[in-house]
Amino acid sequence: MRTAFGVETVRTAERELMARLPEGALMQRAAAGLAAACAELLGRVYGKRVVLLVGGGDNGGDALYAGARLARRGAGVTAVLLAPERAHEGGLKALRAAGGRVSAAAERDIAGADLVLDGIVGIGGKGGLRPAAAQLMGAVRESGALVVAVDLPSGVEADTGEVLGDAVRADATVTFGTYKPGLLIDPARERAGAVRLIDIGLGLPAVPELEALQYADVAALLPVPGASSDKYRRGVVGIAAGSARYPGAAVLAVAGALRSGAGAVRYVGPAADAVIARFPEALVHAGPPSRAGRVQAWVVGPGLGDDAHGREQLRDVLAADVPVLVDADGLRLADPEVVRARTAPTLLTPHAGEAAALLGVERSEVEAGRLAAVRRLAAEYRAAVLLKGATTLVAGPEGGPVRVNPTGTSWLATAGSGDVLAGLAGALLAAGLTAVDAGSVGAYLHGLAARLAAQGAPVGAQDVAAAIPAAWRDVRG
Ligand SMILES: NC(=O)C1=CN([C@@H]2O[C@H](COP(=O)(O)OP(=O)(O)OC[C@H]3O[C@@H](n4cnc5c(N)ncnc54)[C@H](O)[C@@H]3O)[C@@H](O)[C@H]2O)[C@H](O)CC1
Ligand SMILES: [K+]
Repeated sequence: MRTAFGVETVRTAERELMARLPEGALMQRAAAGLAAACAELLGRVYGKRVVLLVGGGDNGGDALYAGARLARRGAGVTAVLLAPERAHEGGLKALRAAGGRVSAAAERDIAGADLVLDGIVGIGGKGGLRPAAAQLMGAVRESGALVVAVDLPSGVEADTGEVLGDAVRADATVTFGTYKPGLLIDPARERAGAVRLIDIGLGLPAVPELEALQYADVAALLPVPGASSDKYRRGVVGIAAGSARYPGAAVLAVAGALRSGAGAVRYVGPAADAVIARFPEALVHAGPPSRAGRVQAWVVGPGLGDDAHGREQLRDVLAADVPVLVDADGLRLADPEVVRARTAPTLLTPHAGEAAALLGVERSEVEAGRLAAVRRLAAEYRAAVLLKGATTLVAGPEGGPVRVNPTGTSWLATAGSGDVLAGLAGALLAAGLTAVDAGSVGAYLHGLAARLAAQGAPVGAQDVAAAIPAAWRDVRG
């Protein structure tokens, strides 16, 4: 499990640690780890040309001290000072003493670099790159040098993962003490490249602000497929979805559930013929969800439409004393009071537009503050909330760490993929996972399935559903 903390928490932890250490010791720890990581990425250090992009704060200080260490190992190190009057004095002195120099011609020095170290800004950065740095990015890209970001790629928002202008695109990021949210949330995440964490002895709170599931966490949470012949042990999930206008959403939600190892899927709704035609093993029922037979979780909403029948199905499902996943039209039609009053777990799975409607704000406000939005929704609805997007977030009703899905891919934007995710996460709810685990494991498998199905080619929602077993095998090994 990768965990992350925001800038405020990191600064507090740094202050407490620095108070107990000799002046500058913490920066030396960071610089030592940074230099070692650069040496490893370079392979051979002797004779290599390293260019440091140095900003006006301690991020630049890290880069200068790491550059001094690389110079002592025989690299040719040149510092480009983006804020000459504020460059870290101790770092500059150390670099010169080690044989490094300050550049007089930035573009020329960058053009010949084997490695460019981005020490422009770290957690003190605000807004995108400023002109002095932005105009060097062309030379950096053309140089073909390995780009290593110090702590964070400069120009990204550390706490939200936004990129508000131009930002460094790094091959690797060496971050200190803890991951920051911007290293786990797109679009900033994809600017960071491969992230290495250097331990500098930072004391952090026990409960992280963010968590990103890794393979091992997902494998530990997945029910063992086929472990029991009893369908109820593997989880029977009910799907109340589809309408005369949108039968396809029901088929896709059933597909997501069946491919996720559900012991059985009960379908209720007007798309029974379409569902049976595709999945003869689905148990279809006419009549209300409450009379469809025993289920251990419900999925309600995909393609529900907003006629009286849909509203009736939603009301019936929300009254069930089992975990319920509410998606799509179900989110639009659900009465907040009814959701809040439920005692069994509820998992809402909005995209940004649906979340904005539920919060009564503009979609742009949700997009600009996704972490805050998903936390607010979870608190207001007393439900787990999965906020879909470039990086899907899952918040629990009682606060606590927000799960960040590391496997998201742009292919998930294809129509119908949300219906598949609803069925997939619903089957995990029925298998006994908590609402937050069902949402975050569901998002993980869904993203993995999309990657496996796509492999660079265009992919449809049905291909994603069909690739869920492959994703499952990939995780369980
Ligand atoms: N404190 C320590 O002992 C350690 C710190 N580490 C490194 O320090 C940085 C944080 O350093 P800080 O000086 O607080 O801020 P930055 O270097 O990130 O920013 C410096 C300065 O830059 C200006 N600025 C803000 N936004 C921009 C921008 N978009 N472009 C250019 N300049 C900008 C603003 O004035 C900032 O104050 C941390 O990331 C670590 O790299 C080590 O982690 C360990 C020890
Ligand atoms: K940086």
